[in-house]
Amino acid sequence: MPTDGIRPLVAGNWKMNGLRRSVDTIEALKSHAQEGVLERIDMLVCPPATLVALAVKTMDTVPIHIGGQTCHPAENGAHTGDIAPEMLLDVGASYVLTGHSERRTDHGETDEVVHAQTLGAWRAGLCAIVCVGETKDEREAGNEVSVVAGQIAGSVPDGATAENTVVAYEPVWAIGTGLTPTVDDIAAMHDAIRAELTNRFGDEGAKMRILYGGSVKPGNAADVLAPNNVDGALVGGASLSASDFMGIADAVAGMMKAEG
Ligand SMILES: O=C(CO)COP(=O)(O)O
Repeated sequence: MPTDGIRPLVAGNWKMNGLRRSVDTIEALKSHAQEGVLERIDMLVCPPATLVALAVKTMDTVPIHIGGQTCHPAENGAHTGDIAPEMLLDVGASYVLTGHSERRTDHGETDEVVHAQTLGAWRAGLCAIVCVGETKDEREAGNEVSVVAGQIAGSVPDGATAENTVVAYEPVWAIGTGLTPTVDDIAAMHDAIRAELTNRFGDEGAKMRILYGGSVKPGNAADVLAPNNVDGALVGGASLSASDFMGIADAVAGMMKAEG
């Protein structure tokens, strides 16, 4: 349940999926979104880098945001294959994910790297969605809260505000597996993250959006997003289908409506 006074965000991470024809999905999102959902929530799509410019062009009449999935900390330079935050901004992106667990695993991105990427994102004027989450072993050992608190301490730089930063809690074992934590576990983790953020960033931390990610589907969205301090979702697989993604967005928008 989104925190009082916080505008929820439903974000889709397409990961390494999508060709130019995937713009059909964006067209479908666009027409559905025109029916009013954006009055209550923000929406974001993070396609692969090759599609960011095309996605921005396709969304031009509808304020669904477009973002990148990662960025290099630097503005430019000899970094073959990397993409600077300024390049994402240049083609119309407004957000970028940093520290997704797949980047941490596949590319060895440490908290230190994620911290530098986040600073780069801010320098360019992008909002960073800093991703954190424990592995199955860490949860089984009962260390999930300390692991996530450590990732936040290491990955989120001083100077984070509700405007320039979103935190996404994605338990690694829930990503792409169909498994989700219990509602009580989600509630406990999001309360702990809120406490960390408020402790460190005061009022800004109290207003920062905290998303849940990991096997969110239209059928479970209302349940997994029900606890306090869950201010939206970061959706992987289900964001590849316009109808599934809109189903999740509608569920979140419905909560706002129910709240009045
Ligand atoms: O990693 C995720 C979003 O960043 C979650 O992926 P799934 O929704 O496919 O579990």
